[in-house]
Amino acid sequence: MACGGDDNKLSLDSIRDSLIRQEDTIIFNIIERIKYPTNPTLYKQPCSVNIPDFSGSLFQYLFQQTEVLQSKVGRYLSPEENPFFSNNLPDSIIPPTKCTPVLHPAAESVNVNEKILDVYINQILPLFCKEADDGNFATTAACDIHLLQALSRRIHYGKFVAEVKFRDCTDEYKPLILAKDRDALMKLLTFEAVEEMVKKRVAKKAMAFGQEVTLNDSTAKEVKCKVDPTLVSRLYDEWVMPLTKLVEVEYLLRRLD
Ligand SMILES: O=C(O)C(=O)C[C@]1(C(=O)O)C=C[C@@H](O)C=C1
Repeated sequence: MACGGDDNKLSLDSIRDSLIRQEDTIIFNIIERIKYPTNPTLYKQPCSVNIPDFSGSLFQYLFQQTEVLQSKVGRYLSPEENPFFSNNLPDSIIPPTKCTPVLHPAAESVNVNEKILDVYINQILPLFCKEADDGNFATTAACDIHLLQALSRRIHYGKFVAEVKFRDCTDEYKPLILAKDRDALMKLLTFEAVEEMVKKRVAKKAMAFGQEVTLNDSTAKEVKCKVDPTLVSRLYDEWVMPLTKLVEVEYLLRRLD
């Protein structure tokens, strides 16, 4: 979706297809992360080990260093990717690809990762994981980074959703943007029936992806699921979709700049 060479491809259906595919990544990443307990020591500030010139948590250190490396190889040249620690990221050593941008240039200033990180550590992890420290900090942080990047990509996809909605219904969106009417924009971009389908589908996927696969199907065993499907549905209901809509509103408010 980074390049808009063929504008015919930019439709609400194609963007929703991408959101559906991203659900798989998010659910598999949740299953990986919840193998470990919350591991609160990882997020404690300052961290217990002495890292020269650094005062944050061990998790922040690992994540920032990961982003520095990924930035050097061009991750943040893609409009689908938004850094969590944007201060002092190095330039890419890989040149950008030449393509027509899909999004309005103001899209770059829309970044809700601070909010995502806060709800992830303080609300999502305690909901999904057992409260304990098991000492597997580096592996846990690697799982966190994968999951947070997948959540961030999904939520910031709201920019593409909003762009298509704006292009499809410019006459309806324009006056609300000019009036800076957040509530009316939120109402106009909301499709409750779609949200209900998303919640049901992610619960069904969690049930399917979380199943134990055995070769012996004859013994009727109670189906054990690696992740609680109702929690995945709640994750989407309480955080993923509301934050996606926040991104949509923030993008639309800047769409005529
Ligand atoms: O599909 C859309 O129209 C979206 O804006 C995406 C999304 C979502 O986050 O899944 C958000 C708002 C809508 O109410 C429905 C779904």
